[in-house]
Amino acid sequence: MMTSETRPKILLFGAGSVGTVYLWLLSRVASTTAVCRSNYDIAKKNGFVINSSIFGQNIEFEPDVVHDCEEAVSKASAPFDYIIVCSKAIPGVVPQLISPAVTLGHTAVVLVQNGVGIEKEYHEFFPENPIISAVVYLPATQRPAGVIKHGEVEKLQIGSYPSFAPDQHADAFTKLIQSAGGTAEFYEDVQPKRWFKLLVNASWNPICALTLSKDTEVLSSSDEASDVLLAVMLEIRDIAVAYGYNITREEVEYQLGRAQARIPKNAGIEPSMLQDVQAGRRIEVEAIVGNVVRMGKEKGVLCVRLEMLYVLAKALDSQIGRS
Ligand SMILES: NC(=O)C1=CN([C@@H]2O[C@H](COP(=O)(O)OP(=O)(O)OC[C@H]3O[C@@H](n4cnc5c(N)ncnc54)[C@H](OP(=O)(O)O)[C@@H]3O)[C@@H](O)[C@H]2O)C=CC1
Ligand SMILES: CC(C)(CO)C(=O)C(=O)O
Repeated sequence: MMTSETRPKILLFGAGSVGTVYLWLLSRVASTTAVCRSNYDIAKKNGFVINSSIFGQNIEFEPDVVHDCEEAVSKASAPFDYIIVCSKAIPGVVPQLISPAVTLGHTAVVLVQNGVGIEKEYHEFFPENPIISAVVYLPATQRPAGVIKHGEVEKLQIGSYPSFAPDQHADAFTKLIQSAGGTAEFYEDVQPKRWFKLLVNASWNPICALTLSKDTEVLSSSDEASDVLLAVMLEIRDIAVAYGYNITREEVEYQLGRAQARIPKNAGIEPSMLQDVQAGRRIEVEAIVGNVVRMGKEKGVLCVRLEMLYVLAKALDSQIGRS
């Protein structure tokens, strides 16, 4: 049996909708601390409430709550084994912010975020620490602060970064999630899984964010919409293929078909980038669109639709930053 001394110590950076669900799951097998920002007061006073289609309604969760990583370290009796980064993937500042809680050569940095090319800055900042990359399927929202609503899917696809780095930490984290009752799959190279998910994120996220529409609303709004969505997804596919990640046209059509099938049920999805725009938050434009366009250009792949989405979403993000 695991005692409080033998349970892994986990720090969550980014106690939003996705991170809080995973921290709750992990609290069954690990000691858990959450770095909170806008939801600090409510989380400190009342904890979180999770309403999940999979795990149940009205789940009350009270992790240790701190303002920042310095405070987390000052209250910890031992180094953190894992720091889970589940803030939005906006490059530039997070490695520095988490560094007080990353013990050299010990703490594994786990990125549970959308996008591609997100790991490099962590690997460069923490060259002696394991970097674990996790693709996440978990539709969730936090409204109001402290109250998480989670839909009907929960899955992590996990691997080491870079993929040739030793596997043991990513494998151990996969097993930890499984032992907590979550769904986790280990991959020797998780990057193809990132690209497969990107088919949906690099297309739907900016399009829904720019149009303030759910995916089904975009599809129903014009006869041209389905073909344009397919063309955008095929550009993403072409870039993935140029990097050796094989995605077939059938897989692209399947991804588009999932949204088309939800039209009669009026069951549209609001991607996280749309939720961010609605809440006036900066968007993950570089991780989800900009990096893809740059990688496409490096290989000479034509991606004019995606580039247009990047320019528009980048301007929207800059405008949010000014307001
Ligand atoms: N939500 C979803 O349905 C899905 C999301 N994803 C991906 O998962 C990742 C997390 O998304 P999600 O949970 O929706 O994100 P949220 O926006 O819900 O949560 C992010 C959290 O990080 C916090 N944060 C950001 N910067 C800091 C900081 N400097 N110090 C402390 N806290 C900080 C935010 O605090 P504050 O409130 O103060 O801004 C917020 O609580 C993203 O990469 C997203 O694309 C993937 C699949 C589905
Ligand atoms: C797949 C999807 C759309 C699930 O909500 C997502 O990853 C996101 O919202 O960013």
